[in-house]
Amino acid sequence: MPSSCSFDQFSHPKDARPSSVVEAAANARSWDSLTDRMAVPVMDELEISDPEANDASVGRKKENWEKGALPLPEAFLKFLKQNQIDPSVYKAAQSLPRYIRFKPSINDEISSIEKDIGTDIKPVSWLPGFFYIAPKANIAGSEAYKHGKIYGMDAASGAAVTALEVSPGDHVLDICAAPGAKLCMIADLLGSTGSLTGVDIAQHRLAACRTMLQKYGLGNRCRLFLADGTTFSLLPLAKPNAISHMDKQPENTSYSQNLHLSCLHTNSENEGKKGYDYHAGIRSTVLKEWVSRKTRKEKHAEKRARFFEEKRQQACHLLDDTAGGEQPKLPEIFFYGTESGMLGMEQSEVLNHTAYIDAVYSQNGYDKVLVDAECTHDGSLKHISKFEQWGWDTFEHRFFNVERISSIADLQLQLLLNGFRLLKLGGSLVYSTCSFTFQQNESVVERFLAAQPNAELKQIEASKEWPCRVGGLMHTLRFDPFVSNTNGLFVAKIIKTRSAPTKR
Ligand SMILES: C[S@@+](CC[C@H](N)C(=O)[O-])C[C@H]1O[C@@H](n2cnc3c(N)ncnc32)[C@H](O)[C@@H]1O
Repeated sequence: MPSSCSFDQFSHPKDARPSSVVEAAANARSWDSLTDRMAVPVMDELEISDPEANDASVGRKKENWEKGALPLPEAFLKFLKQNQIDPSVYKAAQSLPRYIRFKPSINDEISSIEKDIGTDIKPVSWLPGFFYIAPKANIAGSEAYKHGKIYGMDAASGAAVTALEVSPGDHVLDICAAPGAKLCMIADLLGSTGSLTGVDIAQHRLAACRTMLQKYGLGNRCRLFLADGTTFSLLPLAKPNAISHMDKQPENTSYSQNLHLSCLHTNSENEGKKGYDYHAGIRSTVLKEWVSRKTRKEKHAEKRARFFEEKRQQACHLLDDTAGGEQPKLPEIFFYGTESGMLGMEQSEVLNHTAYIDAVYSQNGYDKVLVDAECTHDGSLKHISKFEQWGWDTFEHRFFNVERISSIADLQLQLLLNGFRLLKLGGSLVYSTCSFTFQQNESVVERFLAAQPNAELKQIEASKEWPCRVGGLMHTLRFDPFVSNTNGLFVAKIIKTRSAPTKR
């Protein structure tokens, strides 16, 4: 067991399963012991369904495994060593199945899709709605993929979304949404009620997310914001009384906060004042149906509205002595569907819902929040193996520069804290990362719980059937290739309670 991670002190006493991929790897040194320990039938079934598979290919994979086919770069190996992650976990990526989901309406077309992609499609016994296919099956070239009938999505990611227990009618926030696999699954679960708000800080990734929503026809009830998830503050729109609740000015609201609240409204007193022609800015941008191409006039109107909105918010911050320091950048409306509630609203009205008072969110916040946080991606095994072709330099530059690694846990904590702030009382939040490290998972959750007495770790009901390990904190879960036959994923479910729970 890793000493610095000391999983022992946190792990569930009744569960004898090893709680880290480190121990799993140590227990699974040989090919035979690895496949024996798989909780879902993997290699055998997949090799049968894989058109390229035969005894020789199984033998070749065995050989690869034993040889250690993936030459990992020095910096990454150092990182793995520091975090007590056994590098042999990356060899397992070569035999992981591909997981797919279907658009809900087309389950009856499975046999024709099997022909289309040229391989058997089998249901994942522990995760409804998920299927697995041979590791090398090419879905990107298939008609089903081109026509938006199938999505590729790892089963562990599916488990994280399942843990949210999204119900039709929920108002859901996905705070690190791009490129959007989990967002699409949430949209599917919502069906034709509720709302979905996606936030991401990277414009190009959010654009991919928007494309995905449109391709799968899932954007109707969705809105996307280019924004920093650590400061994003917009309430779900479909709460018609959200702003009027603010009029009540929750108890314990300070004088400066009251002033801030007054800034949340379209401020008629300010109309016509020199320099801040709020009204003009607001009126010029009633949101029409979202279209990918905008006219010059529309772009100009949006720019103008953003300018006035920025000024308005700056004015609010000047009044608010609690804001301090650097002001958060304004969220940018990136996409909204016809049923998102935004049509016909003024841009500023949408952005007006910004507040910094916990009581407002507890009352009017989101029912469910997903914080699938930015991380070092070391558990994203298939992705990592691709850097073999793309070049390890890119990998080191993007994910493993010293600055990034040293600040990532703090970023994760801020994302988690803000996600929790936006959650309504009794609502639930799922925190997940695709890192194997203790520092980005259990440690972040521990720091978060220490700062939030009204947060409680919750058991994920469905997980009783899942092939995963318990994490280093009670009720947290870890997916890995050895036990789950998936990529690496840490999942924790947290609920917002009225008062501090007596026991954690
Ligand atoms: C693990 S990925 C999310 C994957 C996504 N949930 C999905 O299922 O496709 C993490 C995302 O967090 C975004 N991110 C990083 N820092 C952020 C921040 N401060 N606020 C919002 N998003 C951020 C990254 O751009 C990246 O798209």
